Amino acid sequence: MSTSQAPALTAESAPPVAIVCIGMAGSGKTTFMQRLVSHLYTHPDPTNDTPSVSQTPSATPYILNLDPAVHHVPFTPNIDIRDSVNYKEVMKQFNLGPNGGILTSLNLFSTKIDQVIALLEKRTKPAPPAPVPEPSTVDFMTGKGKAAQPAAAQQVKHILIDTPGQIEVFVWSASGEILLSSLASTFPTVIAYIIDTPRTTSTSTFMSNMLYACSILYKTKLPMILVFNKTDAQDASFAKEWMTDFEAFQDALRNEEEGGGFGGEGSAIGGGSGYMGSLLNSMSLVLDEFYKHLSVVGVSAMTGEGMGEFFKGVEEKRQEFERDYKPELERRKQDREKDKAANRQKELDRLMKDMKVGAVSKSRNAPKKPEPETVSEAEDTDEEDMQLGEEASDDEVQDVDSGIESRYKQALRNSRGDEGGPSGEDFSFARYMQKANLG
Ligand SMILES: Nc1nc2c(ncn2[C@@H]2O[C@H](COP(=O)(O)OP(=O)(O)OP(=O)(O)O)[C@@H](O)[C@H]2O)c(=O)[nH]1
Repeated sequence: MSTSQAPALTAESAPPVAIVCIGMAGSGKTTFMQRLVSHLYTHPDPTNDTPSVSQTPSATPYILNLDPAVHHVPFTPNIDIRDSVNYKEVMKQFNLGPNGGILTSLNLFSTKIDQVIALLEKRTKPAPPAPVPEPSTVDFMTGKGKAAQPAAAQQVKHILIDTPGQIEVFVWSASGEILLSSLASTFPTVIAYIIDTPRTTSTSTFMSNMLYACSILYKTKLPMILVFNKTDAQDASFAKEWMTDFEAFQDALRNEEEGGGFGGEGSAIGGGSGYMGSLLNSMSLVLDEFYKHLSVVGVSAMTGEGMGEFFKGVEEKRQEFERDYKPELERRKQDREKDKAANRQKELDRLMKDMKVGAVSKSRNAPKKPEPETVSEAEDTDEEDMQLGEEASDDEVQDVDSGIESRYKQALRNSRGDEGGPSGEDFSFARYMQKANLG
C-alpha cells in the first residue's frame, strides 16, 4: 500500500457523523432528506457539487425516520419508528390527539434507544479490509453451503435522521432529549435546522425563526447548521446579510415600518407598531452572538443547489463537535456520575440519620432534660444525644431495625402503586408496553 493512502485510511476509520434534520412542518425536511440521500449516492466527495462519472458512492448513508405520523417517505429508512410503534393505535389506545400520539410514540421508541444505538454502532463499523476472494462452496444440489464472499460493504459515513414537524414535541420532550443525547454520546452529531426561505423574508418571521433556532441550539447543546431551503423559489442572500450586517437588518426593518408591512405575509399583527420595531432591533443585537456559532447555507432540496456547501458545513461542525462539544459532553457525563455517587452518599447519610432518630425516639421515655440555655450547653446536649444513640441497647437496635424495615415495606408498596403509586398514565403506558410486547 502506498504511503499516500495512509491519511485516507485515517479518514475511513473516523466515526460517521449524525445529521438530525429539524424544521417546522412544510419547511422541506423530508424533501431535503431525499436530496441528502441522492447526493451521497451520486457524489463520492459530497462537499463537491460535481457528481461522480462512475456513479459509485464512496459511502452509503444510514437512514432513521423518527416521524411516526408520516404517510410516505420518498426514501427507504434503515430504521423506521413506524415499524416499532403504530401511531394510530397509540392514539386510539391512549385516547390522544395527534401531538400526544407523536409524543407517546417517541416515548415508546426511546425505551429501545440502547438497541437502536447498538445496531447503529454495528452497522457503521468501518468496513473490514477487502476479503481475499473465496471460492464458492455451495452444494448446488441442495443449495446449502457457503457462497463466495461478496465485496466488502461500503462504510457508512453519514447517519441521516428525519424528525417530526412538531418541533416542540421532539426537542422539548424527555424522549427527544434521550434520543439526541444517546446519539451524541456515540457519534459526532450535528443539527440541520431547515428553514422555509420564501416564508422568512419579513423581518418578524425571520426573527421568529432565529429565536426558535436559538432555543433549539441551547436546548440540545449541539452544533447547528441553518439550512435556508427552497432557494430555487427565493434566494437566501438577504438572510445571510441580515445575520452578518446589523445595519442591513435595521434598514429592512425601517423599510417595513414605513411600508406598514410588519407581521409577515398578509398578516395584520403588529403592523407599524413602534414597540415591534424596537423589540426586533434589540433582538437582532442579542442574537449577534448566537449567529457566530452557526454555519449558514442556502440550498434547494428540489434542485440540489448548495448541497456541496451544506456538506462543507457538516464537516466544519463535525470538527467543532470533536473539539468543543465532546469534552463538554464528557464533563457532563462525569458530573452525572459524580452526582450519582453523591446522591448515594446522601441516601446513606439519611439512612444513618434515620437510625439515629429511631434510637433517639426510643430514648424519649427517659427523663426529660432541661432546655439548654447557652450554645455550649446545647453542644454538650448534642454530644450526649449522640452517645445515647451509640450506646443504644440491643432492644433499641432491634426497634430501629424494625423501623427501617417498615419504611422499606412502605416504599416498596408505593413503588408497586398500592398507595400513591404511579399515575394512571404510567399504568396505561406499562399496559401498552406489555400488550405491544415492547417491555
Ligand atoms: N420550491 C421548492 N419547494 C420545496 C423544496 N423543498 C420542499 N419543497 C416543497 O415544500 C413542501 C413541503 O415539503 P416536505 O418535504 O413535505 O416538508 P416537511 O418539512 O417534511 O413537512 P412535514 O412532513 O409536514 O414536517 C412540499 O410541497 C415540497 O415539494 C425546495 O427546495 N423548493
